[in-house]
Amino acid sequence: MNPSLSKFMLAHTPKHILNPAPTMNTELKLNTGASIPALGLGTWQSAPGEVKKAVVHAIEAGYRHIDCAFCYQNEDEVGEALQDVISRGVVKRDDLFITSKLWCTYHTRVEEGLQKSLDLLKLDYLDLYLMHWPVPMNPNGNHPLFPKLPDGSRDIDFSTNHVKTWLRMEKLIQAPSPKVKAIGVANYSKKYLEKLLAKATIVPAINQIENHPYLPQQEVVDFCKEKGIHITAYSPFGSTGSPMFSEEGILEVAKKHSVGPGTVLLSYHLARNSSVLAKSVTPSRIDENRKLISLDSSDMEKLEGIHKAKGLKRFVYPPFGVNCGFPDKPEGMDLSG
Ligand SMILES: NC(=O)C1=CN([C@@H]2O[C@H](COP(=O)(O)OP(=O)(O)OC[C@H]3O[C@@H](n4cnc5c(N)ncnc54)[C@H](OP(=O)(O)O)[C@@H]3O)[C@@H](O)[C@H]2O)C=CC1
Ligand SMILES: O=C[C@H](O)[C@@H](O)[C@@H](O)[C@H](O)C(=O)O
Repeated sequence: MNPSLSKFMLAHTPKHILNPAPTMNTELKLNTGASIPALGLGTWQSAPGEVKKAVVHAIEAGYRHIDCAFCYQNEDEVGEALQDVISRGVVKRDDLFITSKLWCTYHTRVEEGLQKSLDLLKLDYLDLYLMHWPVPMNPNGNHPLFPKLPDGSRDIDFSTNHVKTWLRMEKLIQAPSPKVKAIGVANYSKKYLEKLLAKATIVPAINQIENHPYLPQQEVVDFCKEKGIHITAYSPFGSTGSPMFSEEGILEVAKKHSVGPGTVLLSYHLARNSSVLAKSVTPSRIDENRKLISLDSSDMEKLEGIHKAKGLKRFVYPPFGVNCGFPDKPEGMDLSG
């Protein structure tokens, strides 16, 4: 084509055609060659009795990405929902992206942990299996998920470490008929990732971390980008009770675009090329959360200003007594190895 003509067309094509707004199923590329749908339904704290309906509703409404974990203690019901929509032909298994996570008390029993989740979810493979936290806990302690010492502190397993767990997870992919398409990590800081990458043969496909305008985690986000590790953001609304919905800076950007605060909080991650997980068991909210828009650089500057003015805020930090290497959480034992 005549170059001046193509320049003319570029200048006169409406911006929304050149840069279409992201949708909930915009595909983001992983370092495995596979892609992940931009928006996933979260299932943490989705109560039994509610979670099946939520997952069925979400998939019927177009969600294709569901985030699960063994320690959420609801994978059985999520599995019933998956079976329901697949058997009714609402969706094919291969069109879903299902994540589960290896819980801390299973770090030395990776295959067993995976099989337990597969059985509960009634699936024969996962699209993604994550190490939930880089913190091994005693597999033979006083509780199968949250073992504690007599003083009430969490019962950490010092006989192993997160890097050894990763090497065990690599074997899942190297098996003759792998039951996972990709492996990754969650709650990893730059410091812990550096230790893992020094020994890894497989670079994690994903690092799933708490991420929102109160906690941009730029250090680890930039590091992951440099290493080809995709970021999935969790707790985009500030977790339980969605406290970030009332943040003034978010409401201003929402008003400018005539959308709700949730749309801004979710779209923020798409502008950063991350995927994002939104939890809800409320059908109208599950529907509402599908809406994503393109935020421009002035919106992103405004959102960036929020933590600068108000300070960082982290909503999810379990009492492991461990320093996970995040600059905003300097206390606790260093288990980076
Ligand atoms: N790897 C990890 O360690 C972690 C992973 N995650 C994953 O990320 C997911 C999302 O994070 P999560 O911490 O659950 O919290 P979110 O930030 O997704 O917030 C969930 C809360 O927001 C409410 N909510 C959802 N949509 C709306 C809406 N449109 N309007 C008003 N309120 C709304 C929900 O209420 P309701 O349900 O009652 O509608 C719930 O109270 C988790 O469910 C889990 O899958 C989360 C934390 C840690
Ligand atoms: O995924 C969600 C969170 O990481 C959650 O699994 C932990 O916070 C857990 O409840 C714990 O207390 O260690």
